[in-house]
Amino acid sequence: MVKEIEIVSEERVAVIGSGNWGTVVARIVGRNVKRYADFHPEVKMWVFEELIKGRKLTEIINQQHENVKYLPGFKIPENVVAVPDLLDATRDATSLIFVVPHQFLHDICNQLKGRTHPKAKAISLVKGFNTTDSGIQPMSQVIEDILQLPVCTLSGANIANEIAEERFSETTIGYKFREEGELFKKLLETHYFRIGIVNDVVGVELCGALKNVIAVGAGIIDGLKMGDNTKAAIIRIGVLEMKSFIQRFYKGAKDETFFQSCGLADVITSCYGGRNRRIAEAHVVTGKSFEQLEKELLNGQKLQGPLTAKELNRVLSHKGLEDEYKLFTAIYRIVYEGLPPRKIFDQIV
Ligand SMILES: NC(=O)C1=CN([C@@H]2O[C@H](COP(=O)(O)OP(=O)(O)OC[C@H]3O[C@@H](n4cnc5c(N)ncnc54)[C@H](O)[C@@H]3O)[C@@H](O)[C@H]2O)C=CC1
Ligand SMILES: O=C(CO)COP(=O)(O)O
Repeated sequence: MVKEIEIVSEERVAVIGSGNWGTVVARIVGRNVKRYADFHPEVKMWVFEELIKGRKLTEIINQQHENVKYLPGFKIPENVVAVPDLLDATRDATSLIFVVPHQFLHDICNQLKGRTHPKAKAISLVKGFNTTDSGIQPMSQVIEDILQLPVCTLSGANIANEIAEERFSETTIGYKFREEGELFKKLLETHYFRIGIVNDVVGVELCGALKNVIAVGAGIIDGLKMGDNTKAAIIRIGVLEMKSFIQRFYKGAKDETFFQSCGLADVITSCYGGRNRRIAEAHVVTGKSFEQLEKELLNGQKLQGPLTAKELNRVLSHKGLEDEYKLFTAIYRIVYEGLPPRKIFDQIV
């Protein structure tokens, strides 16, 4: 039984993750905690430690106030402290913000098991999910199951660098307890980053996970130089498969969620501006694997689309549903089974 949400008079915040999006979020939160008396003015940011030209990334961040690897060119407020030890970063925190690539979340939660603050609550900004043969395991569920915390989700049309540049964007928080949704909205909203909240924790995050697979499809079309009509067709088919999959495997998903920033808007931005789109295009043009291109072109940043396509296919194939999700299946085959990209059209008609 997950404990009730309890908001304390001075919430202490930890950001778990410091990649491209994680660092943008830490900058926002670092500024917001100074605006409101109900947050402690220091934010701890857990950093997966690595050496940059012989110097520790945490030391660079704490001295230069810049994440030179994952968000170069943007200052981080001085009240955001980079911490290499996960338990040190989170021990006192009552508000935990999870923003790591989804493949690392399970391990991180296991390290935190039984060691979080008794009044801790969490929000997951992670886009991805795990699967078993029988179904899906959303990331919010992983956090809730292992840490026994109430968990919100945040997902939206949010290319990190554009938000770092303070260009107007929207996002969506999914909540179970409205009070918790409102708390995280206060902590994360700015005049250029507007937050809508919906009572649908899992629907919000599953849109964020599945749009990454559609973005791989859009990148394949870009690589084939098929033009905008074809790309629009792939987006349309992708949105239908996304909605059908979510409503099949998660009965609580609300129709309105698909029209929030986490739904259609994120599909659009990711199919035009995201990393998954870019690497898929490069795959078609160069013939190199996604894994190799991720290493060559992303400087440590991680793709979520190919792994999610694999997780997805595990469920679809196990349940005999590949024919109902032809686009998702074609994308999986291109990424993992060497299907020539041009064959995508034979697969989806
Ligand atoms: N970058 C973006 O524009 C957006 C990303 N997201 C989502 O946010 C989540 C985090 O992505 P980003 O912050 O962009 O990260 P990123 O992809 O930029 O960076 C990868 C991060 O993983 C860390 N890492 C590497 N190996 C690790 C390990 N073994 N254990 C733990 N951490 C390790 C790296 O230190 C780095 O912080 C993902 O689910 C992504 O889909 C959501 C919205 C926008
Ligand atoms: O989630 C994102 C935009 O909302 C970022 O997508 P990519 O990981 O494809 O860059």
